[in-house]
Amino acid sequence: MRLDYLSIFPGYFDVLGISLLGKAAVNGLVDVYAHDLRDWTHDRHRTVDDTPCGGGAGMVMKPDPWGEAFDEIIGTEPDPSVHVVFPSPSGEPFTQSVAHDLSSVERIVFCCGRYEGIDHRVIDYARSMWTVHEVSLGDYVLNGGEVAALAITEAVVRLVPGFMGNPQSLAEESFSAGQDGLLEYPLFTRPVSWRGLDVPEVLMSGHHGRIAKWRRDESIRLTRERRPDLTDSDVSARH
Ligand SMILES: Nc1cc(-c2ccc3ccn(Cc4ccc(CN5CCCCC5)cc4)c3c2)n[nH]1
Repeated sequence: MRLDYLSIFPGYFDVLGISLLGKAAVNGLVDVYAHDLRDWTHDRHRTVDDTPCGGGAGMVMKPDPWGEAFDEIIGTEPDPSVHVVFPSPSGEPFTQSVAHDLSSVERIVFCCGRYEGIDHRVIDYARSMWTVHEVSLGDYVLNGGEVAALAITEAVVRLVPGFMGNPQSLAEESFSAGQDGLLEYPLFTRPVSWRGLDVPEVLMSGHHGRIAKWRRDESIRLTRERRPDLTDSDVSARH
């Protein structure tokens, strides 16, 4: 898998050389390339923004540098196998399902906007050439797309076959099919007693059936309390 990042702050992506992702890069599972959008400007100030047509606060990113960067980094021929991700507050929700879809893609280009956003023609052009995902991380506003791109990267790369040491842990995660879309149950490890707080006895019983029931009951309780939106009617009936 090849990952490209286009940003005026490419340094954000130095962190991808660390930890698990660094290992994946070493194993050749993932190749990571960060690019400074200003490398495709031609004026002395390396300008990437301008005032919004129609007025309004803030600045908008000019389309020209993006187009020239696309030409050099991706190419000038349409290729639907290239997935281009635009993090955006007005994007579709980024979910585990989208992460799964992206984890089998060979090439992803992250376009990280700043200011108030990117000239919309950049996204329209990208849609005419590649497979585009305009995605939101959640209902809050970041200052740019970089942090979102890092979060999306981590959610996607950890699903790439051969990346995670223990694929079983992926199967039991929240938001994945394995848990029926319920939240994860509480986790415990040794010591059994810690500052007057004990591990639930059932987990020390060695009785796997009871442990499985306790965990499911806890997942259902937590989901009902914290995420009623995840418990649609037949799910709650089933539990
Ligand atoms: N899930 C999530 C993703 C992002 C995200 C992603 C990418 C960019 C690029 C720039 N910003 C900053 C920004 C964008 C929009 C506004 C508001 N908006 C501006 C235009 C007129 C109406 C109001 C404020 C600041 C970004 C923010 N935030 N949260």
